[in-house]
Amino acid sequence: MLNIKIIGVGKLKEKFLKDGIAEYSKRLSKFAKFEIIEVPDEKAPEKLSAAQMYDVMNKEGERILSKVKDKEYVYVLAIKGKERASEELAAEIEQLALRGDADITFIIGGSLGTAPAVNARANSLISFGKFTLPHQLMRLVLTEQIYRAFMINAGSPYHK
Ligand SMILES: C[S@@+](CC[C@H](N)C(=O)[O-])C[C@H]1O[C@@H](n2cnc3c(N)ncnc32)[C@H](O)[C@@H]1O
Repeated sequence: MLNIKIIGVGKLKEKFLKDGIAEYSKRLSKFAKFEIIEVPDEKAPEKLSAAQMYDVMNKEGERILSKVKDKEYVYVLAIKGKERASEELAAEIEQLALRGDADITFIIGGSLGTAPAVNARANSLISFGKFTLPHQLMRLVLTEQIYRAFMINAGSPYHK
């Protein structure tokens, strides 16, 4: 079984997000060992200078990277990353499994995005398009897309 991990910043606040993620996590658990790791967000005032923003991203980045092991294949979610179709992500996951990469990690940045050091650790940057999604909602959307990838690979009619 593959080990799929999402690393996100901050605790989920909204019940509807928690419920949605719990549902897809339950479904996913039939296909993979799935876990979500939350690292603390860096408390910061509303208005930040560029240097302060960089500092927040770097601190959150260090926390994220402390949860990533060398053997993990890492996707970092980034608006400017590479877009792919659901079928393409499914095929990538299948290929990773075939070549023995059993540990696949997805990283979602905090409200300011991901630090350069986090992007540098990525094996691949993955974009969900040009829209900016709130990072907590991104967690739900990503969990569904990972579940969808497994359904595609299983030939399930879930994916139309
Ligand atoms: C609110 S966004 C950060 C916005 C920040 N200005 C930036 O450009 O990264 C928080 C996180 O959600 C994820 N995210 C949001 N929208 C995304 C998209 N369209 N594609 C991929 N990741 C996205 C990224 O991991 C990002 O670091």
